[in-house]
Amino acid sequence: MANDALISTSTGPADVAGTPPASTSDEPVRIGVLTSGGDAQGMNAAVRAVVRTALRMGAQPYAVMEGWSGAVAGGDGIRKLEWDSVGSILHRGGTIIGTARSAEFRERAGQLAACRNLLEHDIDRLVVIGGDGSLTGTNEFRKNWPSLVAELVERGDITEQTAAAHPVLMVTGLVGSIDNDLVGADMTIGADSALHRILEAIDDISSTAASHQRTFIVEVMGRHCGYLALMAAVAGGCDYVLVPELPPAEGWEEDMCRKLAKGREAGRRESMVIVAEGATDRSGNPITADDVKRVMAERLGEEARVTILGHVQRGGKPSAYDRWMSTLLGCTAAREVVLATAESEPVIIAERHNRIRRLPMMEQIRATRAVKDLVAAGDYRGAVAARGSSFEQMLGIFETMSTPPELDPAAEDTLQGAGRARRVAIVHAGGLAPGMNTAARAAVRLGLDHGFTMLGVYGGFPGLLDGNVRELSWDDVEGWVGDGGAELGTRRDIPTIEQLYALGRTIESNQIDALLIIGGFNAYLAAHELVTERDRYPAFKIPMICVPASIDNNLPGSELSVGADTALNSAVGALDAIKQSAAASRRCFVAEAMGRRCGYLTLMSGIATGAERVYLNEEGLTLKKLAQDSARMVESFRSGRKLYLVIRNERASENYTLDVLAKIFSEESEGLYDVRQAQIGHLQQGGDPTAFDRIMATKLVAHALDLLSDQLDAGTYHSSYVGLVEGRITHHRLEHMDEELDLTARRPLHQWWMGLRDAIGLVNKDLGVIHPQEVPDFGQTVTQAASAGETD
Ligand SMILES: Nc1ncnc2c1ncn2[C@@H]1O[C@H](COP(=O)(O)OP(=O)(O)OP(=O)(O)O)[C@@H](O)[C@H]1O
Ligand SMILES: O=P(O)(O)OC[C@H]1O[C@](O)(CO)[C@@H](O)[C@@H]1O
Ligand SMILES: [Mg+2]
Repeated sequence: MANDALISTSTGPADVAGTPPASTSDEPVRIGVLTSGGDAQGMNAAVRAVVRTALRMGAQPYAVMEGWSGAVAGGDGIRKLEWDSVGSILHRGGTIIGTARSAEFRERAGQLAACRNLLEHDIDRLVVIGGDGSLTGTNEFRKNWPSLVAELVERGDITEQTAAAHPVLMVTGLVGSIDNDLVGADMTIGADSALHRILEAIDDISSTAASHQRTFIVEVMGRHCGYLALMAAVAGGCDYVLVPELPPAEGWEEDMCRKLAKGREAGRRESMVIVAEGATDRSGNPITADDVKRVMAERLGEEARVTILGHVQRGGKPSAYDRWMSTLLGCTAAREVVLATAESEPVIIAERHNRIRRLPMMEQIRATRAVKDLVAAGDYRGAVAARGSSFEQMLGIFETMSTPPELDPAAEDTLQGAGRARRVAIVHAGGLAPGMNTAARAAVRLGLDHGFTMLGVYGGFPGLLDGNVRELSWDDVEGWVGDGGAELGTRRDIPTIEQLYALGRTIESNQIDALLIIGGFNAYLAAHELVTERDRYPAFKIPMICVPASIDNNLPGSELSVGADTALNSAVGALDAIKQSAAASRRCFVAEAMGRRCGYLTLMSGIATGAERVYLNEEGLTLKKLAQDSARMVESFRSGRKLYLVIRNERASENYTLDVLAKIFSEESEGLYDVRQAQIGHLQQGGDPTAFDRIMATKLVAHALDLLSDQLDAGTYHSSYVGLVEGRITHHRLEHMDEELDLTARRPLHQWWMGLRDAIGLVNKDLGVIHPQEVPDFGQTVTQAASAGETD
């Protein structure tokens, strides 16, 4: 339900100081923002960013309440918004401006009323946040607009002058839907949070299921899209999944039961089947969780339990990603709609390949809607491809990881006869990162599928030196998928020159044919050292692949590292609590985030929690800047502010420490507010890995093992580090690692996320009004409709 308390209905001028540059003659440009269709966590962040960016540009935002219903109803259904109307909503689920599915808006009469009501406020620019249906409706409305305007003139409802001033409707779309079903976008607003909810539930169910050695069937949302189901199945370590895009072939019941039974034989104490709510068989008959339960009772004589997660998935706080990404999407959409002209083609602003893009609205909607038709026509390959290459790849990875290996003694004999299976050792190094266990588990299961013998090195490189190496079987890693920490242990130690000979000997004595090194900066340095010393120590002439795992997100060759998303969510959770603690006072909080000399956690947690200032090591900190910020802070409290959040990266400055900053701000406070400090600390390193980190760990490890396999087959020993760059999984040669790095600051020379730095200031009131052209453009234009298969 919409939160009336937060919505001002005043008609006064925008309360950002200065002359509004986004204006036609004397009047500021007016834009409407609405949320429509099923709500999604992160819609509030998007609304807040649209409203505040609009105000910063001197435009006047209005809320269209309860989806299109507000436009159809008019009156209180369209309300002027001020800066504070959208205060303190970043962390809230749902949408404060309400959402609905309006049947009236589908009819011409409804649209006529909506047109009249919007024109009453001179609104002909809209940001619509919703699913494919809402955006389809938006386009219909946009196409009908000229004829609706003409009809309103004919009926005498509006003047010729009003009609002439608003000949077209300019629209920009944001995709808000937990289903993640927009072709061309990698993530829609709410999908990440929904996965958080699902994973929490699956992790919880696992423990009771294992205690009773039970099977659980969990139904997740997704009417036409299996994204939530598939990703939850991978990230939850489940056994079987049913998705709408790939209905199971006839005989699936037998197949499923055999697989579950095999899992139990291989040591699993529980089984978990995930069913997307839109799952069907190949004739289009729904397969429900109860159907699966019945099959299990009939064929296995087992009484499975069913849990339907339902709307829990759409509830709760938005994840860190759904806050920072939705903020950037909202800023970009506001800029887009304010700068739009009558000739502009409508676009959707969406995340794709880890960048914000402008996608042609109608083509993407058409491609999205076509997926259902592909399924109906039996073109499952096309339907799966429409969901993107990552979806397709994950189906394969899931199948491999959830299928226990065949215990075929004959095969083992053959291997013995032919020599022996290749032995791949997994080692962690560097600081602990949540997701290390997920990565190690994926490595064991996928490695066994490659035919390797998988070895776990306990205790990082010192453990390897001591020969602390043990073979790992399929069920040894059972239960590792969602546990924080690192079962194998991790150490920061990099082998010293004196240790290299001994290290070479242990590699030889353990017959290690390849190394999979999962870890942070020191892991990369260690691997680089071994590669460089190959001429002196031939034992290192084996393929070595590094997988990025570090909460700092400071590794080369990857825009994100495993663990950073978990740490960010932990930081955001802590900052939420810190902000809440200050709610009843007038207070400045100076918080400190981890990351060493990399500002990723600081900046992203700042965007996700609405911090007023962030201090990064990358930018440094001067007394002049502190004096300016301090003066702005005082000014801000003087004009009524209650809370000011500053986040400092732990290495932002050697001398302006957390304590010094707090003292400076306190000293300058003029008694208007008090200052508190908080070090978020190691809770950023703890916690169970998020769905995103589990999925990324799995994907990267799969790629790393493919590379190792190629090397071993070819008898070569190229070594590299894998990563995610602009949405694609890539690898780079370890020999060239230095070229990408600032070795003193221990971070990559180029950090993509620094381009998002301006988002902090943009939604910050005390920086005044700017011209729309000066608003940073976070988006990149995609001219051609993004075809589905390209999506990653
Ligand atoms: N063809 C259309 N013409 C006019 N309005 C439409 C049209 N399609 C959808 N709408 C409007 O958008 C609203 C939401 O559409 P829908 O129920 O399909 O949800 P959605 O936006 O796809 O979100 P989700 O699927 O995530 O729930 C509809 O109730 C209706 O008001
Ligand atoms: O909230 P309602 O109207 O029951 O809609 C539920 C549907 O909305 C979604 O959450 C989003 O499209 C679907 O996954 C689900 O089927
Ligand atoms: Mg929809």
